Amino acid sequence: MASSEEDGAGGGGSLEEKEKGRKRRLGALATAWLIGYNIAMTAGWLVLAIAMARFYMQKGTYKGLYKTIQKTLKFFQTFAVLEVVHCAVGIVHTSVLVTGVQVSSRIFMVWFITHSIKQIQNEESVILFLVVWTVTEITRYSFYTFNLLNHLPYFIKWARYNFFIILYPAGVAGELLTIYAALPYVKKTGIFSLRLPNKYNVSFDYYYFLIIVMASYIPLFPQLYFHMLWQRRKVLHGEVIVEKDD
Ligand SMILES: CCCCCCCCCCCCC/C=C/C(=O)SCCNC(=O)CCNC(=O)[C@H](O)C(C)(C)COP(=O)(O)OP(=O)(O)OC[C@H]1O[C@@H](n2cnc3c(N)ncnc32)[C@H](O)[C@@H]1OP(=O)(O)O
Repeated sequence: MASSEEDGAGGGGSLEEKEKGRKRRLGALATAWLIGYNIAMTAGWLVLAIAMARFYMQKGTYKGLYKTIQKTLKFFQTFAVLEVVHCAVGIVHTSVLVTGVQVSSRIFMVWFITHSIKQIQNEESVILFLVVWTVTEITRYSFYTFNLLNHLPYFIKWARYNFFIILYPAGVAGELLTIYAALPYVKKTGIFSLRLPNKYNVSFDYYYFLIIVMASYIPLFPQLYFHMLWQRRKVLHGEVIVEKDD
């Protein structure tokens, strides 16, 4: 698309100059915000990593670990909602849908599974996804930070686009096993379920909803994984992927 700047056809340059200046300021502001955001997120997940390592070294067990770190986890994972906002307002050029699925599945795990169903907080699968998320996020946010500062060490770039090959399936396994472990408690307690008769005349069974969520990983996860494989090819091997129109 040719802009009027490129056309250079008169048009009283001052208006165009003002528009260019406004875009530059917005660009600088957005970059500054993203640098701050990514530094805060890297720091948050580092705090979480240190807290988990300290807990395990002091107690020699992972039992009780979730309870100790839950506040930090909830805060920083919930804060990641801003990533969807970043895409939606266009300061980050990536898919709102892909980011939305990723972020909502994490928030769902944190608030509607691990926070709400206390009996599963000491499951090994919880520790599995916690460790995997933590490694992923420290790598990912430090990658964005250094990239924005134009000083990206190659090993961070390499880690960002290689670790996920193992970590993504491992994280998904941790999440699915955790939801699976929650099912008996959900059935027993009827948590988040709405039974008939009630004044709204609506019924909702959280148990079956969780089964649907688990099943939805089958079509959704490969799409996220292939998205990352495409990103990897583009960034590490400089391949340009041309999308078909139809
Ligand atoms: C109601 C219930 C709903 C439940 C739904 C259930 C279904 C769920 C199914 C799937 C479940 C998945 C579960 C996930 C588990 C895990 O996370 S396990 C741990 C392993 N995880 C990973 O490795 C995560 C990998 N995923 C991601 O990194 C992201 O989530 C992503 C959205 C897939 C990343 O994609 P994208 O942003 O497109 O890739 P990048 O290459 O990183 O970035 C593209 C460009 O965007 C820029 N950018 C992005 N974010 C930022 C930022 N914060 N700051 C600055 N810049 C950013 C980036 O620099 C790139 O820009 P260019 O360089 O210009 O291309």
